[in-house]
Amino acid sequence: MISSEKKFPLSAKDYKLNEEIGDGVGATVYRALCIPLNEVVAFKDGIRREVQTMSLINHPNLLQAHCSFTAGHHLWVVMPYMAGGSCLHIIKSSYQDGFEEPIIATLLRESLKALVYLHAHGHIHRDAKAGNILLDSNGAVKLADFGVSACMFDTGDRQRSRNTFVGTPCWDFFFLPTLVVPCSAAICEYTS
Ligand SMILES: Nc1ncnc2c1ncn2[C@@H]1O[C@H](COP(=O)(O)OP(=O)(O)OP(=O)(O)O)[C@@H](O)[C@H]1O
Repeated sequence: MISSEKKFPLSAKDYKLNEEIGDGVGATVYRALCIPLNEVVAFKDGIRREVQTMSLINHPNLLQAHCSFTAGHHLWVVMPYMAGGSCLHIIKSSYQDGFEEPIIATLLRESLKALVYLHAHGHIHRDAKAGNILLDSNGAVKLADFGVSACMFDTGDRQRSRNTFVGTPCWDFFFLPTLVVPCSAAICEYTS
C-alpha cells in the first residue's frame, strides 16, 4: 500500500494526533503529524475491507493510503492530508447556493475518472457523494472512503453483501440519477 516513495512508519508512536477533521458515520478522521518525515497526514480508524481496497488501487483521482497498521484494537490508515477538505464542507462553508456549473463539471469529470478506473478493476465504490470527494491544497480532486466498497470478484458472503443497501440515500436516489448518470454510462454502482 504505497502511494509515494517515502517510507511511512508503521508505529503509532511516530505520529502526533492533532484535531479531528471529519466525523463520518463509520469513523473519525484526524489530522496528524508524521514525526520522522515531518509531514502532515490524515489518520483514520479504518476497517479491513477499506484498507484492502486502498492497497489495490492506483489512480490520481483516488485517495490512496500511505500505509496502515494496528495499534491495540484500532486499524489505523495513514493517508495524504487533503487540506481543501470535502466538497460538502466547501459547499456548506462558502457555496450555500451550490457550485457553478463549470465547477460541478470539473468535479464530476475528476470523480468519474476515479469511478471508471474502479469499475474497470472490478471495484464498486457504493458511496459516491460530496463528503467523499476531497481536494488537496493544489486543487487536485480525489474520491475517498472505501468503507462500503465491494469487489465484483468476491464470492460467498462478500458477494451477497453487494446486494445489500449501503451508502447515503439522498445521494443514491437523487443526486446520482439526476446529475451523474447523464454524464457517464460508467456509473454502474446500482447494478451490483
Ligand atoms: N485524507 C483526508 N484529508 C482531509 N480530510 C479528510 C480525509 N479523509 C477524510 N476526511 C474528512 O473526514 C470526513 C469523513 O471521512 P470518511 O468519509 O472517510 O469517513 P466515514 O466514517 O467513512 O464517513 P461516512 O460513512 O459518513 O461517509 C470526510 O468527509 C472529510 O471531511
